[in-house]
Amino acid sequence: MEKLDMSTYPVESIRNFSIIAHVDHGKSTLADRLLEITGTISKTDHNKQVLDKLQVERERGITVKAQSASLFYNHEGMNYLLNLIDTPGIQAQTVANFYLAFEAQLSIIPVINKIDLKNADPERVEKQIEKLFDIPTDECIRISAKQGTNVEKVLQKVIEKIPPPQCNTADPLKALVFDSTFDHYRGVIANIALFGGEIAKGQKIVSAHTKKRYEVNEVGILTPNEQPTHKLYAGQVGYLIAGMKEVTEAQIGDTLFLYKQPVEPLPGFKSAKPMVFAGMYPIDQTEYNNLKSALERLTLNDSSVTVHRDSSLALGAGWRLGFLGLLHMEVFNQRLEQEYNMSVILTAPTVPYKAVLSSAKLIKEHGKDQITIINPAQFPDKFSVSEYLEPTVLGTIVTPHEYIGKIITLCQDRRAVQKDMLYIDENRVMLKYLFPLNEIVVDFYDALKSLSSGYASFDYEDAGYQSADLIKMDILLNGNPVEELATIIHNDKAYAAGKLLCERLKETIPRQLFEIAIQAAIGKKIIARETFKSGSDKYGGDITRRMKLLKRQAEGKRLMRKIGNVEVPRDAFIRVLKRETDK
Ligand SMILES: Nc1nc2c(ncn2[C@@H]2O[C@H](COP(=O)(O)OP(=O)(O)OP(=O)(O)O)[C@@H](O)[C@H]2O)c(=O)[nH]1
Repeated sequence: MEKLDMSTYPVESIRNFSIIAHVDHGKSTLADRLLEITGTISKTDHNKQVLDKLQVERERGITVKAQSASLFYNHEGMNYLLNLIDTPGIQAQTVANFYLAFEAQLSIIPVINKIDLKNADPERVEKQIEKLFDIPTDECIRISAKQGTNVEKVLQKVIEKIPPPQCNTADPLKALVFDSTFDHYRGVIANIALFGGEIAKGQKIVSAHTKKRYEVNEVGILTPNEQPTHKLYAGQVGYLIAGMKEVTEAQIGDTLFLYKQPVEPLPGFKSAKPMVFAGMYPIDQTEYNNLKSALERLTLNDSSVTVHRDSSLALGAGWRLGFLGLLHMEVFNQRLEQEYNMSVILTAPTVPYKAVLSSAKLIKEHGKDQITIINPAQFPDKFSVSEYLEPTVLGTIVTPHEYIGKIITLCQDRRAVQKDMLYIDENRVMLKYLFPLNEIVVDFYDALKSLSSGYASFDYEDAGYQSADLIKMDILLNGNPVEELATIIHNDKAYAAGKLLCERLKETIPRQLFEIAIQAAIGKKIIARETFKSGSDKYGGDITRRMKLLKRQAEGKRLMRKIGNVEVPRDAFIRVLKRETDK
């Protein structure tokens, strides 16, 4: 492939930008249009949403992973290099991100999409934006990413409003690793942004993080596929391949510099805070090492996942993983299956609770009097604790006013406390609620969408911890605890949740040859019970059918988990846990 000469793009001609929006608001579509306009992809290219690359992204239509692309654009006789970072859309945090960008004094270009829709009402949206964010109505650009209307204006505004990066090619090389991927043939591909100097094949570089030395094999830009260039210069964004073999060698946030010209490392990134934790175990312990390497590769690709080794009597050696949210967890699991052919056991998700310890023994054991609990198995009982704390978030809901009643009931049901209520125009209301995080992680968004016919939007940000009356609830099958389903839960919700889980399990596990008691318990106290009658009469007299079923059952054994003497399908737990979403 012909190498590009990037020296014709000095810092003054460079603009770096990203698109921030809620899931489904059209980021990927807009990104595709921008690629088309700038000739980066052809209009006839039927491969829609070029920036969404993963199979899971295509199937679900959501962007999991940030992808970058460099766009070449000529405006009023000047050649510009516009670097687009397509941000992941799996978090409902547009409003929070707006304030972060605002505080960091980044330029913000408000864009209203989908104006081609029949019921689009851009005037009203502009007024809302003015009311909520203090952005004058005439600053908004009204576009249709789908039809391409006014998309070019977005590029022009990017050039006008965003200042070029502040750095210099004459300085020593300073490259920030902002993402990295693993390629089976070429090893680690690090995505880099140059904050100074230049980089080319043959140079000897050092990682500030690992202190390891490398020789650069290839550099290039992302269009969004890798396109080799002779060099990369200060202000430019691209990729580098330098014989890094281990995934741990290209840490996101690391600084790369020339061996002969050491520099002060860049501050790196504040790592994203996991909101949901779950245990992950191989179905079969002989798969442990394969799963370990799959996890390493996938987390290199998705650095917002945290991984701690963990083990359980029932499930063997495994990990405790932290995710940004439940959708993130599901998508990660799906990627393990699709990209690495790995099936795993996932335990019930839990949020990071805290306990203020009162027991001198425990305080000594932990070396501190406050601990974070990300695993129900480590839940200290109430006699050794002076207070439990649960994480909260400040949620912002914007809804047409006819749904207010139902939404307020939903929020109250989720133990939320109203903080604000504001009419942003004659028929739209903004509600702010303080939610316990665990009340929204599983299915709040779906519940909100379904009771508002899809019209209410939801956004949340971290709001610290509050005191909570928590207990640990176990689920038992014939007296044996099901480790996957142990949960930490608010006392007020335990009875209802226990009953629901037992009912669900009863629907999910196959009939066995003996009676099964399905129970929910707090300590030794049983709070709910379902009895599952023996199923010896299920197949009637049809002996061939019975034989066939037994054979299928034998084949399915690998997919079963034995708890005491009860066989449970591996996926039963996930099905049980997804509450309203699959009703
Ligand atoms: N009518 C109309 N539909 C649009 C427009 N832009 C995007 N869409 C549609 O809206 C849906 C979501 O678009 P995406 O581009 O996938 O949205 P996204 O913001 O990237 O979503 P995530 O990847 O989940 O963050 C798709 O069905 C698009 O076809 C538009 O201007 N008009």
